[in-house]
Amino acid sequence: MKVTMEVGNDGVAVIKISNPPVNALAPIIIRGLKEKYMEAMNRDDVKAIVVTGEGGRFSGGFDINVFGTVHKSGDLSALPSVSVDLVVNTIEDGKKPSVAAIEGLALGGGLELAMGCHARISAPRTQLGLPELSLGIIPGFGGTQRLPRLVGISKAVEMMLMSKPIMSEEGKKLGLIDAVVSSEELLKVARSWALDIAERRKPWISSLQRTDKLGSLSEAREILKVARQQSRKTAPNMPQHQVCLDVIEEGVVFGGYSGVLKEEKMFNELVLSSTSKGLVHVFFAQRLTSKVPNVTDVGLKPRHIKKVAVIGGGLMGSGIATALILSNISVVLKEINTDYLQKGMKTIEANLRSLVTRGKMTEDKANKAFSIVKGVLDYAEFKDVDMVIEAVIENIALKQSIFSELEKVCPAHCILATNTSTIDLNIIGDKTTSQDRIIGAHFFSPAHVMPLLEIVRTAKTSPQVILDLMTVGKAIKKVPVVVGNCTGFAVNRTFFPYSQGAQFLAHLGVDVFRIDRVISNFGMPMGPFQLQDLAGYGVAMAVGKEFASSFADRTFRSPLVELLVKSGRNGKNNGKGYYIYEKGNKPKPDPSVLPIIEESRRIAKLMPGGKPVSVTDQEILEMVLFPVVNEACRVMDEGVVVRASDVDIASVLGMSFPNYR
Ligand SMILES: C[C@H](O)CC(=O)SCCNC(=O)CCNC(=O)[C@H](O)C(C)(C)COP(=O)(O)OP(=O)(O)OC[C@H]1O[C@@H](n2cnc3c(N)ncnc32)[C@H](O)[C@@H]1OP(=O)(O)O
Repeated sequence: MKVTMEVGNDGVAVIKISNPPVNALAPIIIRGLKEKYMEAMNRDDVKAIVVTGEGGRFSGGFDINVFGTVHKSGDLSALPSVSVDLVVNTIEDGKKPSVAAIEGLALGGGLELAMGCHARISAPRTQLGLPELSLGIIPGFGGTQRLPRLVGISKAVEMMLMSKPIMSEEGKKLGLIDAVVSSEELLKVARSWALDIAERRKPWISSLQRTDKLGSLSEAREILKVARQQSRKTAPNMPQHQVCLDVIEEGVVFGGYSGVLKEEKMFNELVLSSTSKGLVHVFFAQRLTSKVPNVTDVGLKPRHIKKVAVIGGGLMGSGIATALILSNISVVLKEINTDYLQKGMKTIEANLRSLVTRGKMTEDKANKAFSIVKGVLDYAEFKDVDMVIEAVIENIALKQSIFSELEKVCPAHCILATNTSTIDLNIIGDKTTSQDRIIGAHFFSPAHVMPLLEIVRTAKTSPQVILDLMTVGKAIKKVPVVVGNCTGFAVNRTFFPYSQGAQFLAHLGVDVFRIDRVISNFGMPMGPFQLQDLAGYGVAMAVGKEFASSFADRTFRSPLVELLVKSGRNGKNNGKGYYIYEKGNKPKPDPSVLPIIEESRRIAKLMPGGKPVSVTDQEILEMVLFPVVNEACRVMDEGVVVRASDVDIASVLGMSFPNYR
């Protein structure tokens, strides 16, 4: 971790940040920048300054570890003073001009440092962005002020609120970047640009002083008003969005410097918020999932997986096949008859089409992807596959016979994975002698969209096989979390009590729609009853049975789902559940479900004295989520996960548990 400075014969000092892998601006780097800048300003042989990053990356921003330290101690003094002291006073208002030579990425504090310079030269395809809101904070080195001044308020708001980076080519069009040049020429162009500014052949521009892109006050206020309304809907529990807009407005109304001061004040408040604690935790926790003791730290190298067979072309199988071909892994999709096979292939095609329609992929790429999946009805193609993922219905005998067949038809190195969500892997592999190659690849529906891949290992699964599946998972842009073999594995097991708690409350007399409202206001994408509608009651009953037999001591056998099925309801599938589903409309609570719930309450006899209990919203939340926390503790206690934070990531990515909580 260091900052170096070299002064050339041309009179340009090149200050270089070196803190691999992303040149994060750790406090020691910030001190180094200040020292080198002071030296450059004081040396007579320096006319201009270029600031850059070592190793092809400008900077990934302020060192996020420092937020972790502040969260633990509650003490803000660990945050260095950068915004005014370094960026405004030393760089932007310095007596010598600075040019940022940017390559790879300039994110957060990295881009803010570059915006404090008097020009920015970038290599092609460089990521530029201010993703601070995704960490529960706002930009804190003046980004809320300089970005709107360089690209206009509308674009700046979009980039900050969505934490979405742009590429340097777009940055050039917007005015964030002054020139895009090849990596080889980057330093040369930046040096001469800096000299041109020093010698007044190019303008000496302080971003903070600019107003030309801000538009009129009324225009600015209108953009901010619309953004506030949208954020209230899209990010209702996240204070940083409204704060960011307020801080931008401060600068528009009272000038950039006032904006910088307000930004600093609000930044310090947000750093201590529970939102920031949650989001920073998730940032590191997600990266930790790729470190699995005795798997990733024992010198193993992942083997190359070129061809994968997927057995079963249903919803899961076709989704898994889609995810694989999208990342250029050839797939053989096996079904038992032509009808099912055609259906599976059509689903894959439809998955790809929908990505094209939504502008997420080009037609050409979709066609290419579809060309590397082959539908088959027998095992002939299995002779050279590197991995099989079985995704047939949850039937033990069927899975057992498939796995003993696979052992015969696949090569000896082939990984034998199952997408089961409930069945014990030891039972599935019972009729084989390949237990070391058997592993769970538990995808979440829709498999080509949901980001989590729960990798289930048994005591016998070999570390090499685990590593290979983790590598495939990453290649297909999933976050693999390695878990142990138990009923429901980590996610379904932890969240089983979620619907249980909700059912229990409903039978104590609490309105199901109120329960759903409380839970979705907390931040889950929907409440437990709407989720049950979405999954279908067949799933609820099957899973319920499985858990009841494994965890009889903590299962509430609710009569409700059976009563619903008897009355002809099957949730979203047939448009009738707790809610009414009509095309194009949001689900509406169905009052005609209430008598069925009443009947269920009469059967369960849980209400004290036959009267509904009275509970607060907070109590509803705790009744539904505390049992989930308890189950997570059991999951940890039994060693199902490597570390507590793996359950957090699995919950966030598999259940869409709000990451800021
Ligand atoms: C005051 C300022 O306004 C506040 C800020 O600047 S807050 C920081 C804003 N910056 C960000 O949010 C960027 C965060 N980083 C990222 O999005 C991604 O890491 C990246 C796009 C830079 C690189 O992605 P990728 O190449 O996939 O590598 P990734 O695995 O994520 O990161 C590599 C390592 O760098 C670390 N890292 C990345 N950015 C970091 C940062 N800003 N601070 C500290 N560590 C960081 C990661 O934790 C990881 O460490 P590990 O190897 O020990 O797990």
